Formats: sequence, structure tokens, C-alpha cells
Amino acid sequence: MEMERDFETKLQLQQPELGGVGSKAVQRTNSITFRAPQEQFTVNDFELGKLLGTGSYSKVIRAKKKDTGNIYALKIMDKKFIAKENKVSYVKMERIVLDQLDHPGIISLCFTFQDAYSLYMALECCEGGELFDQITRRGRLTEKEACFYAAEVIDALEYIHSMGLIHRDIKPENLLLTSDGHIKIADFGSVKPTRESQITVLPNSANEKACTFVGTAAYIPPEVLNSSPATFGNDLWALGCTIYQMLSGSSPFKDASEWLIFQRIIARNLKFPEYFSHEARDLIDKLLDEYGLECGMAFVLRLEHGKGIGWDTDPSKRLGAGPDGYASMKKHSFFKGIDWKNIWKTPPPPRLAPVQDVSVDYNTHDNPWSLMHVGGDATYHHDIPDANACPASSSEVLSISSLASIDSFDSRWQEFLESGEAIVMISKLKKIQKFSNKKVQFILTDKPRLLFVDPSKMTAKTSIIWSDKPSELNVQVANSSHFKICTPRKVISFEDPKDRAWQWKTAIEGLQHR
Ligand SMILES: Nc1ncnc2c1ncn2[C@@H]1O[C@H](COP(=O)(O)OP(=O)(O)OP(=O)(O)O)[C@@H](O)[C@H]1O
Repeated sequence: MEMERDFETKLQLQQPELGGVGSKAVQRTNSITFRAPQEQFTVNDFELGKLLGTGSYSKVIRAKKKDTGNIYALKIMDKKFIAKENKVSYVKMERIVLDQLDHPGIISLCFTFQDAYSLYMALECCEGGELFDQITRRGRLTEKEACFYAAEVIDALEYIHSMGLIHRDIKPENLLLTSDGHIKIADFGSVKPTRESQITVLPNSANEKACTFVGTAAYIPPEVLNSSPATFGNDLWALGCTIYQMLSGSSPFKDASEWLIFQRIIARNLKFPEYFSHEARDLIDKLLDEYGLECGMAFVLRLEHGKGIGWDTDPSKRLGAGPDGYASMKKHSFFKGIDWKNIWKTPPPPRLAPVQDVSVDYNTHDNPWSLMHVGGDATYHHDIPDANACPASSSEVLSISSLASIDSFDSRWQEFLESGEAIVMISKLKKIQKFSNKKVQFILTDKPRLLFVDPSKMTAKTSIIWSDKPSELNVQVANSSHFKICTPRKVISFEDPKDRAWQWKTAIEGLQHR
């Protein structure tokens, strides 16, 4: 009950005053006007069909409304999971933003409802599945097909940007296909409204600092890895990666781990397959920020403290972000033959039918959520998930250390690093001592090194001698917040107020096994 009240307050959703079932009539609350009403439905009003997809905090199920026969994609989010993972602001943002958007290339929100366990968003259902599946099942798309899909994405993205919104998670998994094969952009949980945006958001729902790290590793632009604030250029970079993926079958900076992907992005280590046309290469180059060539400079390499060698990136120079906006992109020779005005009436390319899913019997439990496992690592947000769980797999170890690295792109600590050294994990910990506990900034670097900094005096303290051998350096976790670092000389006990004891263990062991 408390959870329900909390969500009601947080989401500020109230009983409909206007409009009927499934209508797009206007609904008023204390703070905002909703077009997609909050209904009093329950999940029993729907026949639940196949699982359409899984997100990091949702399951999306094809659902038929029993009384009307209308089909929806029901995005189901577990309240406890969302509260635990601090995703309330993402849910609010998606609900409010989708409610105000109106474009043929953007998924529409029909209505919402909730029960004690879950929040439900009834979305228009994209029967054609993800563009990602079309690419992977066919190996790659032809340039003609990629050109059509890219043109539709660009038209929708131009609209999103014109509304003062940065999507921040453009990727083939979030580009859905309607039953007749047109594109719809989905997943607006990571959206960032710019200051000029005319979109109404609830107080405190502009989810976090402008430079918070969200998105999916392979599509993240270098400036985000450098903690720069979000700009429209972030989406244009992701668009460039997406077009590359349509044409080649994989993302341009694909590598064995997120850590290596980030290294490739920062170094702009980009290679084109030889079958890419000149037009395709040029377009992708310009979306992936090769503005140096246009300026008459081949490129600018720079060496900065701890950041290694990287390209000077200027997201505002990307094709589509300049003063003439999208016009320059639409004029690009890759899009020769595209009828931009009638793109949504143009017949889409033929595609493979979506794979038939094994049907799931959702009716064996009262709570449909109980049948679902929430999680997955396709997309993540800044917070490290599931702090109390013991991360076990090697991919989790890598993911944790790379997330921590993003977490710590904070220039304050650069002075304690050597040239080329990067932070893998950093926390303010309580060092538990016999007589008095001490707050220390504890830093794990990729060298690897473990060092202490006194955060009040900003002075370096001792470091723990690194060893790759567990007999000489190991971490023992007592519970989610307490752990010990054991070396032959001493045992140091710590308390992590953010409950990241297991993350410390996995990050350190991950580097021992690198
Ligand atoms: N309207 C829809 N029609 C059909 N399938 C959909 C629809 N919306 C979402 N899906 C499927 O569900 C998946 C997860 O949805 P979505 O990305 O919105 O969830 P999320 O929890 O916000 O995920 P993320 O981890 O990407 O933030 C999508 O990748 C897609 O496969």
C-alpha cells in the first residue's frame, strides 16, 4: 500500500476527469495535462500474448484488451525493482514525454494503469519487431534498405530534437517496425530535455545532471565518456553507429568488452568494410564527427592527463547539428532519391516476418510480474545495478569496472594519477580502525593500483601493494557494505556506504585476472 501511495505521489497520476477508455482525450492533474489517460484497468482486462521484448527495467508483452479486442504492447514495470534501482525518474520521464509527442516515427502511448505490483504503459504495438533482428537475421541490410530506414529515423529524430529533447539511446534495438514495415522510435526513458524544450516535465523529473552517463556502450559518443553534458550531437553519433550496423551487421566500435569498446570509441578506431560505398563512408564519417577533414585538418590528436590519446570531438560539428540543422544531412548524397516529404507514405523494403515466440502461460500466477526476471545488460544507466547481489560472471565484472570508470570521470582525482592511468572504481569509504574510523577516498586504477586519498585535505595517503596473486592480495566480503582487503602485511577493513562491497571485490579480482 505504501509503495502504491509512493508511486501515486511520485508519478502524480490521478483519476481521469475527461475522456473514456483508450481515448486520447485530455486528462488533468494538479500538475500536468495528460493525453493518454490513467485508467482503472487491471491486467485481467487483457489477454496476454507473446513477450515482445525485455528492457533493463521492463518486460513488454503483446496484450489484447478483452472488451475492445484492441492490441497493445504492454510495458510492465515492477514497482519494487524500479524503486530499488532508482528508476522512478526514468519511468516518469518516459510517461510524460511520450504523452506529448506526436509523430508517425515515434511509438504512441495509449493509456497507463497500475496495480499493487506493477506500472503498465499501453503502447501502440509494433508487430514487425526490432530493426536489430532484421539486421542480425539477415547478416546485414542493403544500402537501399539502410537508406530508407535511416531516412525515417532521421525524420523522427529531427522532430524529437525540434521538441528540445535528446533521446540518448538510439540503437537498432530501440528502432521498431510496424506491421507494414515503417520505423518507430521507442524507449524514451533516457530522454534529456534541453533548457529550451517546450515539453512539460514534472518538478524533479528531469532525471539527473546533464552529464549523467546513460545509453548503451557501443553507441556512446566520446564526449559522453568524457563527462560532457548531453547534446543533440549524442543522438547523431548513435545514428552514425546505427547506420554502420545496418550496413555491416555489427556496431562500428564492437569489441570483446565494454572496456575495450570505450577505448576504441575514445581513439575513434573506426574501420569500414570495403563493400561500403563512398557515400555511406562519407555520411558515417560525418556523423561520427570527422569534422577535422572538412576544416582542412586531418584530425587533432591530444594527450591529456589520464585520458590517453583521443580525438578532439565537437558534437555541434556533426552532420545535422550545424546551423542549417537537418537540411545538410538530408542533402547528403547517401540519401539521393529519398522523397523526404512523403517518406511515411513510401513503401518500406520487404522484411523477414518476426520469429514466433513460444507462448507463455501468464495466467498461472496472480501477479504477472512474478513470471518475469527483470534485469538484462543491454542498456544501463549510471547507477550500478543490484548492489547487494554478488556479481559473478566475467561480463558482469567487466561491466562493473567499466561503469565504475565512467562514474569516476572526475578531474578532481587526476592529480593523483600517473600519465595514461585511468580510474576503474572510486568510492568514499570508511576505513575501520581500532580507535577511530576514517573517511578515505579509495581509488582502483587500471594500472592497477589501489590508493587512498584524504578527501578533506586532498592529499595522497598510502597505497596497498598490488599483486595479481590472490595469496598476496584478496578481498573478503562480509556483507553488502563491509569488506576487508588482505595482504601478507595487513588486513584493512572498510565500510562502503553505497553497499558496493561486492563490486570492489569483483573489480579488483577482474584486474587480477586481466
Ligand atoms: N511498442 C512496442 N511494440 C513492440 N515491441 C516493443 C514495444 N516497446 C518495446 N518493445 C520491445 O521491448 C523491448 C524493451 O522495451 P524498452 O526498450 O522500452 O524497455 P526499457 O526497460 O526502457 O529498456 P532499456 O533497457 O532499453 O532502457 C524493446 O527493445 C522492444 O523489443
